[in-house]
Amino acid sequence: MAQRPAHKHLGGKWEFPGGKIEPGETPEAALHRELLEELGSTVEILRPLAAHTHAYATVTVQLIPFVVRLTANSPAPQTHEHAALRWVPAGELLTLDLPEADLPIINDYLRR
Ligand SMILES: Nc1nc2c([nH]c(=O)n2[C@@H]2O[C@H](COP(=O)(O)OP(=O)(O)OP(=O)(O)O)[C@@H](O)[C@H]2O)c(=O)[nH]1
Repeated sequence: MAQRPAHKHLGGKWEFPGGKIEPGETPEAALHRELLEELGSTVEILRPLAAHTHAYATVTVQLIPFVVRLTANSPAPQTHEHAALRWVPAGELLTLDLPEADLPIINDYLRR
């Protein structure tokens, strides 16, 4: 999990690394690009989870989540853009200060 910088929307909350899809990009390609930019890491996509849309007061987001694992030769994740990074056991995810949009995704993941 990755902690958003304090000055940003949802500052200080613990999010899934990722980011916005660019025009013409697939969700999978956007994920690979964002994880390289944000963490310096390469991953293998294992499976998608259901997408969820959430309306915050100022912005509405659609999150398109994937379960991934680091490739065997990936550099360990580094904080290129976040305040901090943590590996969190699945059973502890809901104890973090999370963006509201992430709750259904974590609940889907924990059900499987
Ligand atoms: N990456 C990521 N974004 C999330 C999560 N949950 C959530 O609500 N979001 C929201 O989805 C959007 C993701 O876009 P982003 O990561 O490219 O945007 P950002 O605000 O960090 O940066 P930017 O707009 O300055 O480029 C943000 O509005 C972010 O607050 C999450 O778990 N991971």
